[in-house]
Amino acid sequence: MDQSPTSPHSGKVEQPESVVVEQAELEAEQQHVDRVYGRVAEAARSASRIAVEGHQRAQAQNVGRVREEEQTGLYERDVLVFAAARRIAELDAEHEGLVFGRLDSDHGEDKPAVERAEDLESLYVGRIGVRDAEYEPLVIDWRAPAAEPFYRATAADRLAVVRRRVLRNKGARVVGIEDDLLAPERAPEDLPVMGEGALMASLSRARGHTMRDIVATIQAEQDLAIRAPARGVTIIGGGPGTGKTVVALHRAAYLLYSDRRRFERGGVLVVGPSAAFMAYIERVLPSLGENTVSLRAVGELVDGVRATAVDEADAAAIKGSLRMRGVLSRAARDRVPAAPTSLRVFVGGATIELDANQLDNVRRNALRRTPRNRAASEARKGLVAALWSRFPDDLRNGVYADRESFGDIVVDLPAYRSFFASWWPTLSPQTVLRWLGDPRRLTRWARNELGPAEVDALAAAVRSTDQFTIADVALLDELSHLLGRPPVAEPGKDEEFDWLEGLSDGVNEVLTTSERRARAAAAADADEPEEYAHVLVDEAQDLSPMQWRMVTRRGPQASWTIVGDPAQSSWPDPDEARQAMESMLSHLQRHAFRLSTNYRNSAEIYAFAGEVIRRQIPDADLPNAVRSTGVEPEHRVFDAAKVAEAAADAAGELLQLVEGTVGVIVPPGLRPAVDATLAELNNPRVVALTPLESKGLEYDAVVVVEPDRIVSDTLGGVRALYVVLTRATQRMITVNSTTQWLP
Ligand SMILES: Nc1ncnc2c1ncn2[C@@H]1O[C@H](COP(=O)(O)OP(=O)(O)OP(=O)(O)O)[C@@H](O)[C@H]1O
Repeated sequence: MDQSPTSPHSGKVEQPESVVVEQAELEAEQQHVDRVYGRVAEAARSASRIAVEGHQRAQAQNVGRVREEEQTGLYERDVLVFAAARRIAELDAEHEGLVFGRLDSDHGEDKPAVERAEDLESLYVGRIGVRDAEYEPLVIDWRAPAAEPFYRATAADRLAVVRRRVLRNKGARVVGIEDDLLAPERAPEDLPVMGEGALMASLSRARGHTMRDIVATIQAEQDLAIRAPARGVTIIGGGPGTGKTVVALHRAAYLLYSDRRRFERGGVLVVGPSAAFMAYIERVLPSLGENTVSLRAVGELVDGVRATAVDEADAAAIKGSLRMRGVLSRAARDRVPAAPTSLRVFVGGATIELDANQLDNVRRNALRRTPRNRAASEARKGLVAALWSRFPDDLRNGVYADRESFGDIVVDLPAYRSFFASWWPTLSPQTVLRWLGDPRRLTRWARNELGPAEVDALAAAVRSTDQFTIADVALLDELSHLLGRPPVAEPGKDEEFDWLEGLSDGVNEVLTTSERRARAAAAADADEPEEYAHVLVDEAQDLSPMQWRMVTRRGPQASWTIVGDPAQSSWPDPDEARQAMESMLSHLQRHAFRLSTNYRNSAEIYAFAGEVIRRQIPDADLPNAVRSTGVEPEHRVFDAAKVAEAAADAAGELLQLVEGTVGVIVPPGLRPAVDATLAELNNPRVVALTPLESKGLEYDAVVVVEPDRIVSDTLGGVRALYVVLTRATQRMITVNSTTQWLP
């Protein structure tokens, strides 16, 4: 949608009778909106009737050029119309109306222009499609093909649209109208045009703590990315504030609509950088009527772990590097610490012993082709074979005549059983990851991969806390892949795998076969990585190579949407991360989209941020910021000891100047001091956060504390500062003890 602030038609109705015209228009639109709500209410009263109607409509749609999967989508949506009543209640009564757009079209350039407004064809666009009793559309779903011109029409290519209208709603009430006249020369005399343009109105509004949908004002280049076919990998690039996140979420809603069967059954996963980010975006999909998409932060992709802690920069860099693959693979195959180093059994009149070397050989052989947790029976066979080879020839008779019956007796001996339980326990990824805290063993696993300083840093990071960090989660996932799941007992094959084996305390419990199967199934359920039909990765520039491995395991058969901006990467080597992604997805076809307009920052704030990043990355992809406020960012310099206080003062001033939120972004080391000074403001509109936490979020006003330290203390350096400098929509104040960082 091309709604520039200088649109030649904005303000056209600022004439004496404008108020009267506006009132009349609002009333007319309200009537239509009332009909839609009335129809939905009626539908809610008779769900079963609607199911039948939906079916008939799907059949009626059989004529024409509707693709099969769209039909399915349409049919299922119609069946679900009755659920719309419930959704209306869920919509944020302040902002999210059911019907938000209207198109008035003629018949294109090769037909004469129409004379009267009533001769234009009008079509309403909304969050769901609703038809009247005669199956005439009262409003069409924003994702339907017929709604495309609402988003794609521009003055240059108007797609037969004469006027595009956006309705501003408070719940079911129409409170404002923003028009966009695409073909002034073809507009009938009596066609009213009003408002400043919906986009500008929407961009200038105060921000809250959660992101809102943009269905009413999706722009043409965004619409292309939203509706791109699902196959292969769709890459959506663009600088800060270009709508990458919000576009990705609308794309998820679109994919569900276009092929509901495939994506609802197969699942759609959205992966984002942090729990705070997931909370920020979690309302968008429900407001678009979609509740089935899984949203997970990268720290939550492994079941049972919800990591929010962040490593120090050096440890994070090591944990994310592909070199960890070799380290973890060696750890997963090594001896269990504190496991017995010899096995001694008394059997058939002889005492037989295996020493540490012999045990190591058995272990290595068992692991040659099978991951550890699935190799218990190989290990058992190896032990029996080694013991048998040491069993004296002259004793090989009776029940000890052959290896098999010898083995049956050996594995039942209490000494063997207790040995095996501690020598070959079922290993959890968590257990093995903890082993990396021992620098001596880590040095062995890290040979040729990590230098001594890196080994020390990694071991110290592992020992420093018993919580898992976000970077650990990818390591846990790698380990669970390397260790394998314990085999699930199959009917008739129970004896293949003994569940008692893994219990090191040797508890003797008696399980029935069905209990055992139920347990096995539950274990399998818990460990099985979930797989999805479509995976959408936001802030993809931040994924480390190890995280890419984890994420791609979630969709071995999936199609992908990957959203990011390399200039905002918090990974020290963005090229390495990009290569990791490419190698994981190289077999898939790609389509790339680039978003070119920054809708978040005022032009003044973005001009400054752009200058900062250009110094570091001369060819960074800088978007155009469209909205000017006339307010330049302000840079204040204080003594280092006064900075926390100065930050709170700046936040206090900004609270007076903006209606919505104020974000105070501080380097992690200064966080406690700034938290303390901000506490005195005691205002829920202010939040303090670290540069990493600010990823993807936005505030009306931002205070940036000690930019120099943001650069030196965060993994992404200047790129992290660029993220921070692009969070404010209206105002920004920086508070520093130096001025060196200024461009
Ligand atoms: N077409 C649009 N209409 C109204 N608002 C929009 C539109 N496109 C984007 N926005 C708004 O611009 C802001 C930035 O969008 P978003 O967070 O998706 O950008 P981004 O490209 O992911 O940013 P970053 O890379 O900096 O995290 C949001 O408030 C979003 O709602």
